[in-house]
This record gives sequence, structure tokens and C-alpha cells, in this order.
Amino acid sequence: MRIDVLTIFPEYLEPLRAALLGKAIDKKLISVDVHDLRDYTHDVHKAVDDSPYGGGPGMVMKPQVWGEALDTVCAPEADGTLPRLIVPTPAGRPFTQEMAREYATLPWLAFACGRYEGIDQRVVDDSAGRMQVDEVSIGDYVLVGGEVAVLVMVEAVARLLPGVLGNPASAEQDSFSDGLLEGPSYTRPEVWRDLAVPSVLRSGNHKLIDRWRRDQALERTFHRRPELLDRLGDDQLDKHDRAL
Ligand SMILES: NCc1ccc(-c2ccccc2)nc1
Repeated sequence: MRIDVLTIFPEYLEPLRAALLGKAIDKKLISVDVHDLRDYTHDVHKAVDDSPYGGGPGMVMKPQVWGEALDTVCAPEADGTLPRLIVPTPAGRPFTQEMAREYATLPWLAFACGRYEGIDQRVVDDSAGRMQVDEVSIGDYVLVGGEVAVLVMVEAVARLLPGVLGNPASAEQDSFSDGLLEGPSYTRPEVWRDLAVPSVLRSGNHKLIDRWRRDQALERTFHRRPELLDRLGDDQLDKHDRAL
């Protein structure tokens, strides 16, 4: 997978080169190129923003700079391949594990990191004429820019790529893979600060353990994210689940 990131703060993306993702880059499972948006300015101040039409607080990122940057970075490859352009924004469609799984099937992702009050909308509208553009939110809060959201999405996607995780099983069994939150996890010691590991987990009875874990996941989901239960298909809850 090819990943390009356009930003005015390239250093914000350095964490992508550490640890697990760094190894995935070394193994050439992914390539990550970070591009400084200011390289596409032509004035002495390297201006990337301007006042908003219609007034209001803050500044908006200039379309010309973004247009030149995207024309260069997202130019079609020799075989015509174009990237999925992902624009992090509080106004975007919520990022989900399902979207991460979709993105993990794509050959090329390009991320446009906005700052200030965001990017002139015409940049999205113009790009949408050439490639699929997804405006995506990673949560209902406002950051200072899109870079942190890119770190979140790249990690969520890259961990799904074959060879990135040491133990692929955990990618399948992680939260949301069955539509529920994961329940609690425990490791040694058996008792820590007078707190014991639930005895069922030490019983060796894997049918019982699986049942207990499912019950814990259902209970946690019911209390923390009840709306996830509404999304479950009828076939996904057995009569024991419904009795809880
Ligand atoms: N949904 C998280 C998120 C994503 C992006 C931004 C953001 C803030 C300022 C400028 C550009 C993007 N804020 C929150």
C-alpha cells in the first residue's frame, strides 16, 4: 500500500516511522511519503491560508496551494491508478472499523491534513472530479488539524494488512469484529493488590470461558455503547445473549 500525506507540519507524521509501522515500511508492506504543503506556495511568506468569505473567525486554507499539491502528489500512476483521497474533518463521515477494512483493500491512500478552519471546499469538489474523496471524522471533537486523525487512521488500516501484525489472529478478534466491545483482559499474577483474576479464566473450560467473555462483551457494550447492539443482525444474538 502506498500512503501519501500532505501537511504543513510534516514532523507530526514522524510517529508513522516508529515501531510496528516502521517495520511494515522496512518490509515494504507500506510506503509512506509525507509532503510539505508549503513546497507548493510561491510567495515569500509561503502563505497557505486566507480570510474566510462571508466573515467569521479563523482562516481557511487556500485552494490554489492545495490544487497544485494534489495535482503533483495524486497524479495518476503509469497504469492510471489514483488514490482514495481522505480528508480528516470534524464534519466528516464517522471513521469505523468497516471503513478501515475497506481502506486496507486499496492500493493507495492520500491524506489531506487541514489546519485552521479547514480547507476551501472547492479543493474537495475539484478533486472529486478525478478520484473518490472521503471527508472523515475520527470523533466528535475538534482538533487543531487533521494530522493526528491521519495517525489514527493509518494505524487502524495498516494493522489489517497481511504481515504487519505479528499475530494476525488478533486483527480478526479485535473490538468491533463481532460488533461488540471487547471485554476485560487479564494476565499474571493471579492476584494483584488483592484483586484476583476471574476464576472462570483459570478453569480450562474453554466453552465456559468463551461464554463468559461473550457475556462480558455484551454487558460492556450494553452499558457503554448500547447503540452498537441495535446494529447487530438478528442472527448475531443467540437466546442466551437475549436472556442477559
Ligand atoms: N474528527 C476529528 C477531527 C479531524 C480533523 C479536525 C480538524 C481541525 C481543524 C482543522 C482541520 C481539521 N478536527 C477534528
